[in-house]
Amino acid sequence: MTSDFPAPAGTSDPGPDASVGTAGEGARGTSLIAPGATFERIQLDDRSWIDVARNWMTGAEQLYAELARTLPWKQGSAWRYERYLEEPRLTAWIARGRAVPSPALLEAYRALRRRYQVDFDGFGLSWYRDGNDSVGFHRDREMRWLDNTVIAILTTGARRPFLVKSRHVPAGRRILNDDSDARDLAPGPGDLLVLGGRCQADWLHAVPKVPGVVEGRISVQWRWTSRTGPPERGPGYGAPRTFSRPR
Ligand SMILES: O=C(O)CCC(=O)C(=O)O
Ligand SMILES: [Fe+2]
Repeated sequence: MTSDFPAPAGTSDPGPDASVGTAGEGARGTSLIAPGATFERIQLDDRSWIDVARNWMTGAEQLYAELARTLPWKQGSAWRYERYLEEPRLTAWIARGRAVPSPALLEAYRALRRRYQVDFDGFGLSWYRDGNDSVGFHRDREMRWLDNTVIAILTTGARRPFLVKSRHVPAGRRILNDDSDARDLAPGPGDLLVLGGRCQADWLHAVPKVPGVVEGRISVQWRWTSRTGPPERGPGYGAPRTFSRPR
C-alpha cells in the first residue's frame, strides 16, 4: 500500500490562549462520549504507546456529515519531485481560542484534556474523501519536540486502515513500499487512538489508499508536546527542498 507522499497535517505552535471557543457549548444535553469506554494500551516499546478506545464517541457518522458540510476545508500542497503537488486529502485547522465547530468536538476535547492532563493545541482535521485519499508514512515533525507527545485522533465516517511501524528497521530490511512489518489499528467511526510518549520520534504512521472505498473519513486530531528534548531540524513536510545540482 502506498501513498503519494508522506504528509503530516498542519500543526502550529501552541498559542498563549489556553481556552477553546464556546460556540454550541451546552447545545446538546446528552453526552456523546461513552463513560465506560475501555482504553487498551498498546506498548510499542519501552517509551512509545498507543491507547485504543473503540466506540469512544457515539454519533460519529452524523458528526462526519456535519464536519464535511461546515468546515473551511483547504487543499494543501507539498513540494515533491521538484514541484508542488496537491495533497491527496483536504485539511482544516481550528486554532486554539477559536470557536469549536461542533459541541461534540468540544466535549471530546474536554474529555481528552481531563484524561491525559495536557493542554492540547488547536483542532486539526483531515478529510479522506474516498479510498484514493491518503497520507503516507510520516511522523508529526511539525510539532518539533517529539521526545514526549500526545496525539489524540478521533475517527468519523468510514473505517480505514491506520498503519504504524517502527522507523528503526535495519536498512537492509526496509524494502521500498513493504508494509509487512506495519500494524493496522483500523479505527472505525467513534474510535479514538492516542499516540503517546516517543511515538513521533521512533514510529511512523500512515492512512494508506484503499482502492474501491467510496465512503469518506474525517479524522480529528489534538496534539500536545512536552517541548523537551532536542527539537527537530530541517524543512517541514510541505517546504520546498531540492535535490538537483545548484545552478
Ligand atoms: O487521519 C489520520 O488518522 C491521521 C492523520 C495524520 O497522521 C496527520 O495528519 O498527521
Ligand atoms: Fe500524522
